[in-house]
Amino acid sequence: MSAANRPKTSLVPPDDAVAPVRHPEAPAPGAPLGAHYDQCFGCGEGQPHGLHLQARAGDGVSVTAEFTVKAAHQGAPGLAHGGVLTSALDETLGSLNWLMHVIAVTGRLETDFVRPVPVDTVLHLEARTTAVHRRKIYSSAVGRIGGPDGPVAVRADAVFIEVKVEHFIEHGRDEEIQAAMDEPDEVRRIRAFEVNP
Ligand SMILES: CCCCCCCC/C=C\CCCCCCCC(=O)SCCNC(=O)CCNC(=O)[C@H](O)C(C)(C)COP(=O)(O)OP(=O)(O)OC[C@H]1O[C@@H](n2cnc3c(N)ncnc32)[C@H](O)[C@@H]1OP(=O)(O)O
Repeated sequence: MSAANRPKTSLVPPDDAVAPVRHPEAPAPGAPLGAHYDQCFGCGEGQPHGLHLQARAGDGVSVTAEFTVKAAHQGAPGLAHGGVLTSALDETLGSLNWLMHVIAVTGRLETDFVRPVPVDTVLHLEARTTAVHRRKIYSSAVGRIGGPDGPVAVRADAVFIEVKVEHFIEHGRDEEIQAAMDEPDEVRRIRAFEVNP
């Protein structure tokens, strides 16, 4: 079925979906995951315009992260732009795949904006993978304000689709692909994922 015709219900795992499996070499709960790519808008330390999210592993296939809303992230005066909040959710959800040692891209992402999020607010993000069906990975996230147990301001459901490293080599711009390939850490990380148990 083409992407344009795919029904909205595609965020619900099918009946024969299975539980996600945490990779034995995933970082221990509480440990930082580290950036998956230095220039990533969501997590890259070398990206001056980025969100600089630092996800930490949780129990099972779950992560937490904090995102501080800056003045550059405004939509309405003094309030976070919804697209930026969705980016923070996307990044947090995407980092779950690294706990399973799976390379995946966002297929579908649906955000509920529950409360406005003012500039300077720390958004406490929490995400968990709930099910896996073939290449499809079903995950959900919430973002709370006023503390890790504060009220929910945003939440999202997503389906990520597993891809091979060739996805990036085929579609990415040569300049950046070559630079990433010249980065020994990046190559080691990607190669480790290709020998899944
Ligand atoms: C050494 C080399 C250096 C490389 C360095 C690489 C480092 C990078 C590492 C890690 C990167 C992680 C990046 C995280 C960043 C944050 C997350 C993002 O924002 S990702 C960007 C936004 N997303 C996209 O750009 C996807 C664009 N879309 C696509 O490329 C394709 O549509 C893709 C791959 C998603 C699917 O295409 P198909 O041809 O491979 O697969 P089909 O056969 O269509 O689908 C497979 C299954 O998935 C379902 N599916 C596909 N798209 C879906 C959708 N949109 N919603 C729901 N289900 C979907 C289908 O129904 C099918 O399911 P059934 O197996 O039949 O049950």
